[in-house]
Amino acid sequence: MFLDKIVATKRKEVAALAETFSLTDIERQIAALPATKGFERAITSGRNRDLGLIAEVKKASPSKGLIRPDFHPVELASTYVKAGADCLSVLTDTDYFQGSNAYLSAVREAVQVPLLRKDFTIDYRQVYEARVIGADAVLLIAAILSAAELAELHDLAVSIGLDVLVEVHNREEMETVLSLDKASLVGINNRNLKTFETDLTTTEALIGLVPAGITVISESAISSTEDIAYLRKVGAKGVLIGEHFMRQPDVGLAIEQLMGPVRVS
Ligand SMILES: O=C(O)c1ccccc1NCC(=O)[C@H](O)[C@H](O)COP(=O)(O)O
Repeated sequence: MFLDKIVATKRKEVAALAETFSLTDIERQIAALPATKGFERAITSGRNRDLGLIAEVKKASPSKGLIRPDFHPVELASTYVKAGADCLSVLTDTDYFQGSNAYLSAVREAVQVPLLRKDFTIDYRQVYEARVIGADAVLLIAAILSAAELAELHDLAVSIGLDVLVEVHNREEMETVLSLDKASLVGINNRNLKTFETDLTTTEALIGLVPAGITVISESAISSTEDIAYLRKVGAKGVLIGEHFMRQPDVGLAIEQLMGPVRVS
């Protein structure tokens, strides 16, 4: 299964990271960093639109291969922000998404909105690394973590100032996440990461399980104004969109066409 292959790669990456990782050094580096920029707060602020937007910087994917050959992450990120993206998601996985930690750090230098490090986090060292490379939030995917690992990594992330987007795809994962009573930001992924199949009704099927007070983001396979209207109607507070924008020549225009104009204050 493909997800197992990705996790196996992450285990190798973590082993390599462990060779040079020093908790003392990394804590010193983090102490010198500016505070993180509230990721969840930015999505729920309604500053730009009534539905929050996390726009993804994504060159390639396991399901689609190369999506954007002409890929300039900083330029894309700046255009996203000008068009009213509340937050950005930056793929840092190299092997499967052609992403990079360096892309995230470069984007950090260029824009002020909060950044999600989009990767497959399985180890505490990756959480520290996310903070040091410039992320404001990390993704924790319920499909690849035990409940105990989810809880431990969530606590660690929060303790070093990171917000956490906890991602689920089915009822079982949602129930595990809710039983931990830690997540305030839950992403419902419309893509089954094991089969790559996408279905927007996944959001509708799971959102009813979520208690009030938890922000729900709908992720993946969102590409039309009808999709946006549907996800707004079923109660999503935000959307995470990558491929649709990456396939458009002008990603700023693509945001306006899909999400509508930004709020005039
Ligand atoms: O995008 C994939 O093919 C993929 C395959 C396996 C695991 C994760 C994958 N994508 C990560 C994501 O969740 C998406 O990048 C994100 O939700 C945006 O989705 P989209 O708008 O469909 O690019």
